[in-house]
Amino acid sequence: MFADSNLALRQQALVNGVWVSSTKNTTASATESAVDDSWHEVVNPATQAVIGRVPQLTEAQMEDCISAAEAAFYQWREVPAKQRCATLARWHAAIVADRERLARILTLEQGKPLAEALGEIDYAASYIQWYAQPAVLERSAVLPYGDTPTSMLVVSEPIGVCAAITPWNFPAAMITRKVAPALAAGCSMIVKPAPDTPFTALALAELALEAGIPAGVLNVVTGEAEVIGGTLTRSAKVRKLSFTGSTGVGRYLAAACAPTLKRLSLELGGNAPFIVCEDADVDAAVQGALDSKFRNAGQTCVCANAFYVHDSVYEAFADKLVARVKKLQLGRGDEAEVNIGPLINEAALTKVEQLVADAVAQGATVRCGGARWAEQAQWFVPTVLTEATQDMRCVKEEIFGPVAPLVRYSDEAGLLASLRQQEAGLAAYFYSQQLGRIQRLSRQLEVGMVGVNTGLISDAAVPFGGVKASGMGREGGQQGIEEYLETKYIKLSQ
Ligand SMILES: NC(=O)c1ccc[n+]([C@@H]2O[C@H](COP(=O)([O-])OP(=O)(O)OC[C@H]3O[C@@H](n4cnc5c(N)ncnc54)[C@H](O)[C@@H]3O)[C@@H](O)[C@H]2O)c1
Ligand SMILES: N[C@@H](CC=O)C(=O)O
Repeated sequence: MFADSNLALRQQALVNGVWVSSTKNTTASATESAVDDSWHEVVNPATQAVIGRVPQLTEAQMEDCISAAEAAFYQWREVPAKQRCATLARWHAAIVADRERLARILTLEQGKPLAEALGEIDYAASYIQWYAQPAVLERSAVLPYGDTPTSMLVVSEPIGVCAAITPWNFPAAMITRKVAPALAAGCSMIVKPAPDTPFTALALAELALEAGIPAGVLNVVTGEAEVIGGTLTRSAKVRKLSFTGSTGVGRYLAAACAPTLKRLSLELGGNAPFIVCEDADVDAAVQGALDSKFRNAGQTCVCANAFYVHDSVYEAFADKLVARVKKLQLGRGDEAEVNIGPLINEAALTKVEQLVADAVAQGATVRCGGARWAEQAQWFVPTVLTEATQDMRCVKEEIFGPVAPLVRYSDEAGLLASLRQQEAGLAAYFYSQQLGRIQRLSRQLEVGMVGVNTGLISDAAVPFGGVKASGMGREGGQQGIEEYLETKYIKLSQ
């Protein structure tokens, strides 16, 4: 176990290579005011203790940041790609060398078990490693269609100043999978981390500076969402917004970006079905269910949301899952052997509680869990609900908590038709041993990512993203760099 005071937290924003506080209350009359709203306090979700504070930047500071990022962009784009990639490689090495400290900061502010936090830091670093490969940038072409002596060139160029707005559930990886391709492409970036988890972002930025990423190329800004989001979305200098978060905020930001016609990547909410087919290896499916559902206490966008279990294997799957879920250990993320940390805040806990109450009122059976943990404030006991139906809120909505509703099905075509009615389309999982069924389901599920006989799908080398209300654009893989590039055609004639 570690004490909160062991970790020195960077408590300023990074603007143009300089660590800054807010200029909000710098006038005499403002400093006399009892409430200092120039800071935002961050709490440890495991203890509710304040662990530090970050500045609430003003609109004027944001305007300065955008101008600095624009100036930095025009210099960074001229740095040869190989050199940009070498700088990213140094940042990657610095993160790997400092992974323990970064993971401890992450657990401190986010709550997930330390082993998962270490896994996230490695995962976050892997995006930087992936985009540090110059080959990922290869795009340009000379087309053979012009009359001699003309040449038709198609080149890729960086978009310009980019903004990233990110959530609290993966405070490191959601940032690096935007920043790494942007910087590799030659863009500059302004990151607004979630107010609950700014310290991981600031620690990553500190290492970026040390690795030689020039001033203004990577900026991390903290403050009120409306102030930061408002200046970023209104500014014509910001050419792209990459957002990860809820579908509601994604819709709002997309509308806010419309007047300046920014390029958008939207990684939004999910509601992943996990289907256990009649020919599934049930033990493997139970393991996949645990991996997919209970990681980060269920607070993962690609988490299995509801389980659809064929009638013929329903009881076997339910019994085995309940037996395994009862063994999950609750506790602080920094305690050994802990599998389930706290939920991020009281609102998240209340929502999960309401979803379970709704399911029970509609006839679901609580096979384990079903309530807050009696021992600690912000935990929900891992829960399995049997006889869940598609009318229940916990099946229709993204739960974002450690609750597994099990819906019984017998008609595959009917199930697929009902899943097509879902708004979300991020990920789906199924377990089957039959090639025909595997091909059919893989094609027919309307999602961006499918896990077949696995509950874990993420990797820096593959395109991550959803369809329908789960957003647009892809992060990771060869596709992830496209989000930060524009195509230009040049005709050369003598
Ligand atoms: N598709 C993906 O890749 C992916 C990954 C992680 C999380 N998510 C989704 O994120 C959600 C959980 O994250 P959350 O609760 O932090 O989401 P959220 O939408 O409330 O917040 C995300 C970010 O947006 C900011 N924000 C909120 N209102 C804003 C505004 N008006 N202007 C500018 N910024 C604003 C927040 O401060 C935060 O930084 C879930 O729905 C989850 O599925 C999706
Ligand atoms: N955990 C996700 C991100 C969304 O929460 C991932 O696997 O990248």
